[in-house]
Amino acid sequence: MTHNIFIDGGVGTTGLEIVERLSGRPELAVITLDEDRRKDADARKEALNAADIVILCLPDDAAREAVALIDNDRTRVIDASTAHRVADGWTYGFPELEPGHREKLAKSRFVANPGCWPTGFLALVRPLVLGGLLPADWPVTVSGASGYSGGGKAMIAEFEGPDGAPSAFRPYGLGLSHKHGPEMQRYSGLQHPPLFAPAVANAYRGMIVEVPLQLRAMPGAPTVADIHAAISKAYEGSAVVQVAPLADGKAMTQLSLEHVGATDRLALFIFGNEETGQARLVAALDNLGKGAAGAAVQNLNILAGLPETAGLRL
Ligand SMILES: NC(=O)C1=CN([C@@H]2O[C@H](COP(=O)(O)OP(=O)(O)OC[C@H]3O[C@@H](n4cnc5c(N)ncnc54)[C@H](OP(=O)(O)O)[C@@H]3O)[C@@H](O)[C@H]2O)C=CC1
Ligand SMILES: CC(=O)N[C@@H](CCC(=O)OP(=O)(O)O)C(=O)O
Repeated sequence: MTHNIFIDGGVGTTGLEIVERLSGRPELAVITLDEDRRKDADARKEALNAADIVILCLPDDAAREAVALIDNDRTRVIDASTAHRVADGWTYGFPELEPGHREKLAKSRFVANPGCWPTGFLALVRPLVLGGLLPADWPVTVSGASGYSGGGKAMIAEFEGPDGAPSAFRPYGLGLSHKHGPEMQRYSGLQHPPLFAPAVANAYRGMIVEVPLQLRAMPGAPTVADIHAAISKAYEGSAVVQVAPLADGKAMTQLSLEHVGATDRLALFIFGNEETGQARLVAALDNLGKGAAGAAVQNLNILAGLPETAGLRL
């Protein structure tokens, strides 16, 4: 069986990465629009309705418009934008979220691909909340750095413009109301919004997401080993998410933004000091990989009933 796929926004930063991952797959037929028709509503409507599965790689408003252009009850949607991540009727596209979630996704018609930051955050925090190690009302902080391609074509143009990069390292989201806050809170199971302190670095791609924990102050004072065991168990057997052995973390003194390179892997580390009762939970990923295109292709495979990692860079 051939699945007809349309990528709306297919020449944008995320769209192009998805196109690369879908090439050479005979089970998929990708519908494309010429450059002069790719923003034409009639042409998009035709393509959206001809597809079995569409992937939206658009700004939020255009993604909402694309969904409204679908007038059949068959086309399934994977939206890479922020528009539907906490919307009713949409399933959050993080198959690793909790046991049974992958099966729920497989049956869904509307799937919201996660944001890149929430991908790292949820991978670290969700198993701890589910396992009762992190109380749902705990005040959680998350920080990190992203490559500038996370801001799409506009930020790429800013960093690669004639005047050179505007900054080597630029904290942002200083109003403490980043658009990823709602999905981080909802899908972690936390009762309060995590304090989110993101930054963008002068590197095209790559991402480090960090959750520091003062274990000694937490109820039951879990050990670093307890935290590591809970997170490791959550991703046992995963081809995409890998948890570094505790001993590897102990031997490391640094971790770079480029750790996973241009792949769809999500690497998790638990660094800690049992004496001080402190831990740094760190996710390393590619914002364009598991943070965007890799996740979209993984979800496409799940929806189409194909091998989950087909086309992924692992
Ligand atoms: N970059 C990243 O790391 C991540 C991005 N995302 C999300 O994915 C989505 C796409 O992001 P990204 O690829 O970075 O953005 P880009 O700005 O690089 O690409 C967006 C594309 O959408 C096109 N577009 C805009 N409006 C329309 C329209 N009305 N009809 C058809 N095409 C349109 C743009 O056209 P034109 O080329 O003419 O500008 C562009 O090609 C966004 O919602 C973003 O938030 C999610 C996770 C990570
Ligand atoms: C560096 C940078 O600006 N990154 C983007 C996040 C990219 C991403 O995850 O995409 P969504 O916009 O679809 O959520 C930001 O923080 O807004």
